[in-house]
Amino acid sequence: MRAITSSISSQLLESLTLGRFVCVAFVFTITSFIIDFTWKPRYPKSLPRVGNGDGILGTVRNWFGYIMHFNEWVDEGYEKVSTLAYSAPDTTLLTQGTRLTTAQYSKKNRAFVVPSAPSRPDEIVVPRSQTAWLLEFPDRIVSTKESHRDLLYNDYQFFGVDDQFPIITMHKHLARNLVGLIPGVQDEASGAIDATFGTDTENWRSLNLWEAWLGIVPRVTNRILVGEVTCKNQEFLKNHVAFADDVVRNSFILNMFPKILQPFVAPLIVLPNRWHWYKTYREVRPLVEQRLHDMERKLAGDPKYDEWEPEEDLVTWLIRQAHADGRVEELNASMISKRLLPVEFAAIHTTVITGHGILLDLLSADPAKGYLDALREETSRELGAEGGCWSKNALSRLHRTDSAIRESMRVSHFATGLTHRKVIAKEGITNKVEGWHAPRGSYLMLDLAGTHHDADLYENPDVYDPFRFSREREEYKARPQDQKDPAEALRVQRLGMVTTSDEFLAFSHGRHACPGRFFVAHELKLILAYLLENYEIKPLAERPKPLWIGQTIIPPIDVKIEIRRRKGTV
Ligand code: HEM
Repeated sequence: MRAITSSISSQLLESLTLGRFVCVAFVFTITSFIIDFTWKPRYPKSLPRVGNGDGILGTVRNWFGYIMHFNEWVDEGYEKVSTLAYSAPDTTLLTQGTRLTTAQYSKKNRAFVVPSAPSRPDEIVVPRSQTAWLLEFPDRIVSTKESHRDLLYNDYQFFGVDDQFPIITMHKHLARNLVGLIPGVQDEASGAIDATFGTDTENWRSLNLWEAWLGIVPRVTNRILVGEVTCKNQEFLKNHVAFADDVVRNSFILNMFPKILQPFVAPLIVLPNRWHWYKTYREVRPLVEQRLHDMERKLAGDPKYDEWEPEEDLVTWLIRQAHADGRVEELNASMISKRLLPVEFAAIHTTVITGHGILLDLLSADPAKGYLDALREETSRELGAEGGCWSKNALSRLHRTDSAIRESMRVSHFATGLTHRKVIAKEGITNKVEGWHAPRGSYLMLDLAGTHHDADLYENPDVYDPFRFSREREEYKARPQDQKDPAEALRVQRLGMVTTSDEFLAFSHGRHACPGRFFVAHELKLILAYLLENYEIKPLAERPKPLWIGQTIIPPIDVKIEIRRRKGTV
């Protein structure tokens, strides 16, 4: 028997030429994609499509086209479909299932379908006028969590640990602790900037701007996640950054693999995630174990802890929330270190890309306009009025700085869309305005890029105009008291960077809008204020351009800046 088996095996091996191997791999991959195709939701024919159509050939062309053309497709759809916002859609045409011509649907405020990466279903891009319709569905019908889970392959990349507990904890605890966190964040920002940009007042230094932001943001952000000591631990920070890189890279790779192969491929691809998580765990474990012990003693009424209060950071909030909910399984260092992962991921790269974009926009603006000096005048004035220590009120008076950040997030967006939702209700959802039905498993998104560059919403939409949102706020502030009224005050206040709307989607919108944005506003203002106060930076000749792969931005990470410490500031 053994002889027969070994003879069959050797015959098989002999017949396995390279050509045959490539053929088998090709047929296997195509079959996997065909099986994938049958799992994907079917969208009504009445929905206009961009890209190369939905036939077999068109679908294959879309898979390749996705890498280079996704943004163009969405742009094209926005122009064709949404330019005439709020015009009444012609639902008779839709219910008859008639395919509209370009000329017809360009005049309608219509949803359209954009092709996606091979393993993902195509997405329905919902027009701006229907933002509220999309975002007001309960989570059990249209889910944010499930769309993030699929987009980032959470089950593999975050080891199947559900991300809702830390997200709910952030929603509950961050805002109420924000004011008390400001002095620590200010401290961390100045320490991190000094360490990154140096204190030499004589010589100009050439520095890679991306690396510089990576030297600042992880430390400053971690002040509110793991506290004063661990936020300076370079090994901990380095491995969280590496973990976030793993997630972005692996999501892209897995998007290109057929779904039925993912259970075999993903566990291998995410090995670096495991390694980088383990290294963060090793560093944070002593802190978490001590905190768990101290908070337990305090709760038990140990008199030694009467005067003791835990540091306010995410580790404390997770422990507090777990005690409040009676979730004992949360109360160990390994689990808490895994709970940190989704928040670190949501917080670090988003802020680094945003900070990087702000400086690129400011430094490449015409120096004759004096934007940097105008910002510095504002931050010096407000900091001086507070005696050198930032407060919530002083930060909220930085209208120009706020506007320069918001404007950069508008014009230099880092994703085509940041609001993705998945239909999870068995019966799907129906859009009554346009008359289409999206079955279970459909993906819907809002078009951030198109909205932020819409000339009907923003004058000169492609120009970086840092004080676009502050001019009105400053003008209102300067008015005599008798010309001010509460409604106008609210309107101008809503020009601030933390206000989300269907016109400004950088933090998304609705009840899942980024809970970290109030912190980010403080963090970025503190960083910019310290930087401008203490350093001179040479302008850039032009705005370096990013690259795009599908929906993923590759920022211009090799840009260098010339920087020197101002005299008399050390
Ligand atoms: C400039 C920096 C940031 C940007 C542009 C940003 C943007 C976003 C966006 C677009 C979402 C998705 C919301 C949705 O799906 O509708 C989000 C979610 C989230 N962000 Fe941020 N974020 C930033 C920084 C932060 C920071 C610093 C933290 C934490 C300290 C944070 C914590 C979160 C969390 C926990 C969620 C999940 C919210 C949920 O699903 O309910 N973010 N963020």
